[in-house]
Amino acid sequence: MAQRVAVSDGANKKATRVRVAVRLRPFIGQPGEDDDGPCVRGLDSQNLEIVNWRNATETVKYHFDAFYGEKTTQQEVFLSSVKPILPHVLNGQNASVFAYGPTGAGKTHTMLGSSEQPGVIPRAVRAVLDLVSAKDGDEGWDYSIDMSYLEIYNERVLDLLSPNSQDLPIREDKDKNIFIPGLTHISISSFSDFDNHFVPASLNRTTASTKLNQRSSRSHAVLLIKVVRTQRALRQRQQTGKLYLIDLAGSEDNRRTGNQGIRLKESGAINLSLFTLSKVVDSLNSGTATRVPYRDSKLTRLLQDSLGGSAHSVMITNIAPEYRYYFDTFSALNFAAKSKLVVNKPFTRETVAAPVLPVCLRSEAIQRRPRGSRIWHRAPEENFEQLRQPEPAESQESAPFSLYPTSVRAMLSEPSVMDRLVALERLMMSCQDGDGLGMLKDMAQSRKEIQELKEKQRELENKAVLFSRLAGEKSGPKAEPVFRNTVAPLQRKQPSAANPPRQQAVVQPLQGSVSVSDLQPLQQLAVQVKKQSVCVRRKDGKRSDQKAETEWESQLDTSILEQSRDKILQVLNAGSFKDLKGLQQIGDKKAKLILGWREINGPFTKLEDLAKVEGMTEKRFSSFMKANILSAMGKRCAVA
Ligand SMILES: Nc1ncnc2c1ncn2[C@@H]1O[C@H](COP(=O)(O)OP(=O)(O)OP(=O)(O)O)[C@@H](O)[C@H]1O
Repeated sequence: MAQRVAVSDGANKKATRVRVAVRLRPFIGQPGEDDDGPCVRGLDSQNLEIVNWRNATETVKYHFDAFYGEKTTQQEVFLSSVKPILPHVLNGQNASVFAYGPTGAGKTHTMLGSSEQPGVIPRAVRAVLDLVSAKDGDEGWDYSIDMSYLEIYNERVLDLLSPNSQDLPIREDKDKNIFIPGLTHISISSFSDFDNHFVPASLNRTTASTKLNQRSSRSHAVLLIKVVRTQRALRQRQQTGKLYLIDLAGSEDNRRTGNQGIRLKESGAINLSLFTLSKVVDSLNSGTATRVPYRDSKLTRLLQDSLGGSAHSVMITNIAPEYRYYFDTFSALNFAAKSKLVVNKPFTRETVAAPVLPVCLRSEAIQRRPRGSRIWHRAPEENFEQLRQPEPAESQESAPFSLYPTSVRAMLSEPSVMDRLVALERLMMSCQDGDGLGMLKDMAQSRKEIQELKEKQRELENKAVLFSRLAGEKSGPKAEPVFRNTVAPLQRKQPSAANPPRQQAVVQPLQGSVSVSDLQPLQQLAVQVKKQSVCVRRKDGKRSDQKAETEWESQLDTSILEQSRDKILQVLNAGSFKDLKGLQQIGDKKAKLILGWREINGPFTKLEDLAKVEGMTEKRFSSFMKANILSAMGKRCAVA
């Protein structure tokens, strides 16, 4: 067989954006749970709003490519977000659809669905098969389709079509294609071919019951559908398009999931990979990063050619309406808003035959294969794209799945991320070469990031405690609901002369028929937050009752002062790591803490919010304000 070489495709390298859709699932009450109504709702087909936890009389609005409300059907989601990208796969381009969001928010429902309401995966596979059969005999190309199915569980890549497989490596070929040597590929030519393999393999996926979801996915599941088209007249011309359909595991707050033991370990790996995913998105967005940290987790390494790479990507962010999901929803929306900025450059992957020596293929035993289908295995050293070769027909019945139950796999020794790092470190200590040192550095960086992740988790847990404590306090005066299920505008504070009206969210009546009671928890939270805020001079000129205005500030022109404050706020909200470090008194650590705070809580509504960032005492905040206002005004020496 001739080796294939990639041909350049400069002409059709056209940048496309990652399409970001948000899907809100219907309200699902828990036994004994008070119905506090939704904390988030759609405004129209692209916009939604969520209550602002800092001030329950306000909302934060988001704009996405699509917003799907509680009543949106599986068919509608597929037709508007997924179907349009499928034809690209037949032209040798990559495409990916992935569902992101907190645990229990509807990712598996969206991707997999049920027999009554099939989700994106079955619909997309059927559509690809239909597209290919419509092409048959047309245009002089032959098409073949194959499927692979894997999960990333505790940072291990497991072949769901070969349940006894070991952790598989992820590699990149010289043309920057990501591939997995040794992964099973099954040729499919009809939907029943696909179903015969996919359904039993799905049962191999690691799931477990947590407090938040009875059947929670504990792994990231990736279905790969590969379409190869070969020109009939010139057999050496071949194009390969890959479609990734990915059901991510949910981000988790372990205080609420009640996770312990192995569930806690899984959760650590899930959160770590999702954290890395958000870092990848961050660095793609900044456009200045020299190293996008794809390699920091298996998930991001695998997504390398489907996110920020060369694929048409669709991210469906699933969110839940209940208040108990509030912080998860907020951070999922912020993550989704960031992803919208990622630009992909899809291009056709075409190879031509090159006159080289034939390559011997490793013959491998077929693990499991229903009648009539072909399975291709690759030796680890083989090039996935170049050395594809069907095994000769062979009949062998599948091994019984009961031999490999999920629970057994879950209980197999699962070293924690830290254990693995320690083991790796030991291994590296015995290595004297430069590569070893490089890996040690990477490891130190990973440890640091794990530490940061832990801190972030601690912070979230503290917030959850505060939130649930406040939710439990029902004795105080009842507050007005923010969302009503009648035609009701958002409740707002009455503006007064001394307190001019702030720009408020425009609110449409609620979609659907979710009933709303009181919003006590959020409103109390807002009051609490207010008490903590640092007092500064108010627009009406009155001084705070807690703290006297500083001398230096009173000597400045009010409008210039306001402009400087706005400028600083802008940097805090939109600035990159580098921009933040450009501020006075902000070093590496503070800049990171600010980015972290922003990611979890969204933009700072006012400068005083900065005092809520870890390590920012009132004194430091005042000193920060003084230094930066003076710096912004270019009057460093103007006042005492
Ligand atoms: N749009 C929807 N319509 C009806 N039911 C839904 C919808 N979305 C989710 N559900 C239901 O909500 C529950 C949780 O959904 P699902 O298991 O898909 O969440 P998940 O995000 O995949 O969770 P995890 O990350 O824990 O696996 C399921 O019972 C599911 O059927």
